[in-house]
Amino acid sequence: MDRDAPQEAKLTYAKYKKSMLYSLLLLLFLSAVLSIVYLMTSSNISREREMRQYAELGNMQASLLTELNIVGTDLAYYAHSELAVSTLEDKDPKAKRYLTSLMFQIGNLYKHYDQIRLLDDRGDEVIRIDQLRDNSLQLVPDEALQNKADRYYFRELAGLKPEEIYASPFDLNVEHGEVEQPLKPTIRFATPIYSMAGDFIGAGVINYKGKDLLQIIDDLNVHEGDRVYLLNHKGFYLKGDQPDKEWRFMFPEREQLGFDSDYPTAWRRMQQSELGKVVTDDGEYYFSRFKLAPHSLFNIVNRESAYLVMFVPESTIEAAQQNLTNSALIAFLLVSPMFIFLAYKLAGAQVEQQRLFSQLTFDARHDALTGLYNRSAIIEYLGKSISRSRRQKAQLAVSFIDVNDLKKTNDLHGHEAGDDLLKGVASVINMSIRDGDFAARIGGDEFLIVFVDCDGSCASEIMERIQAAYGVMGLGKTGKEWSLSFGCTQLLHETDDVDSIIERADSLMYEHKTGQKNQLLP
Ligand SMILES: Nc1nc2c(ncn2[C@@H]2O[C@H](COP(=O)(O)OP(=O)(O)OP(=O)(O)O)[C@@H](O)[C@H]2O)c(=O)[nH]1
Repeated sequence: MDRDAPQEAKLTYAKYKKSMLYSLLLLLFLSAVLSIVYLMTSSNISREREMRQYAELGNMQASLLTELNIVGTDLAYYAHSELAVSTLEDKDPKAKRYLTSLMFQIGNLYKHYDQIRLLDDRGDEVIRIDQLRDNSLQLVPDEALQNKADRYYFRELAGLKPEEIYASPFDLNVEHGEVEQPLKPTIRFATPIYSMAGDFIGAGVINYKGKDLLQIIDDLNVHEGDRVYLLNHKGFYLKGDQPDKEWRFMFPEREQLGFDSDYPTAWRRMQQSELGKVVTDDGEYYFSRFKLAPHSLFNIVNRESAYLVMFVPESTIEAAQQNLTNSALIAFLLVSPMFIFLAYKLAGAQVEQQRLFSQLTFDARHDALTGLYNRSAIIEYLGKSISRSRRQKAQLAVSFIDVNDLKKTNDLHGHEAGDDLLKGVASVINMSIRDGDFAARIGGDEFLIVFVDCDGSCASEIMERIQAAYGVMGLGKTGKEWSLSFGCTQLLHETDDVDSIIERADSLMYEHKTGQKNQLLP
């Protein structure tokens, strides 16, 4: 019986299964590639952010120091000039006029000074230029000049070597013991002036407007959402995100709050290095500790450390991460249909190849007209069956069938009618033999059946039934009984091979056909 027919449903299922498997594998591959790209890009993003923040921090710090360097240069320029010495030592009015004009020029060129002064060795102001609220400069008249001998910056000068500059702490201006309102952040720079003989003869003093320094920080902070702090060495805000918390060290009556109490973890880590990054749950703090004073070229004393801190909130970091996640997701959604299509095509091609191969295998072993096996298939099967029956000492029978009057039918009723005879035989055989039996069309009108576990008489009985059913089939289809001739024989265990058993069955069929015998046992 035919058990090799390709099953379309089975192939469709196989195609579906393979498509699923390949899709899964390709999508896994895609996910792995995207994950690797995601991780690499993510670490690049955080590295780039880190580099950018450090660069901005460095840029801010450099800008602050450049600003202070200008103050140092200006102070040294007029205070260490011969005009200053002549004014103080020789009381030369001409030199004083020239020096005043020079100090005006300095004040005009660089509008960040509240006061530019020359003091004598007793602390008396000799020349004083004030910047007014409208930024214009005013030379303070002689009668309004004051003595500053008791001020800390004048006292500090006593211990300074020539050319050294004293930089005061960055704090608020105090007038008559009260913090001046509105707040006036100030850094005072003072330098001693010595005569040619080396005697202390006076000092140059510049009050620098600290507000302008803080403005630089705001101007350079280009990232929306990022916060920048300037802290003094004790952690107090010189510039914070809440004006109320700034300059607390100037107001002892208020709670002494600072960055150190607001962000103790970050503050602790900031004590350990000059430059670094602290990662917290709220975001990343990038910090730099540096001296808030002009360059060391100016022999600065009393350099005070300050901290410049940039804070990148977690929301900014997450937004960048979210962008990346979205891009990865979009890439996955765009590419995965392509991969699924590819998987479907691949599976389709494979299953089609499989189908063609089974079709070829089927065709190579089957007769196209009847669907029964062909000659080479039954010869192979018979050979194996003889060996097995011999081993198991089992019975085996063969029937040779020849369709009667095929030529006549062809000639009289056409080839299609002849084909019907052949298909009829196959159909009757298929209905009559058992699962283990094997039937084939081995020639034009010749058929062979191998009956397993069956002897000659058993085969003859089945053939009688087949013959009878075939006759009835012919009657039903054409009104005339169809007939066939057959010869049955059983395996002779000692002597038979494939050819001999077929030959014997053929001869018996021939005898049957010629009417000499009906069914004979060997
Ligand atoms: N319709 C049809 N005819 C075929 C096919 N294969 C072979 N034949 C024809 O079958 C005929 C067989 O002729 P014969 O061997 O004389 O057989 P028969 O006509 O049945 O005569 P007997 O066997 O003596 O009854 C030939 O004319 C073949 O051309 C086929 O596939 N279809």
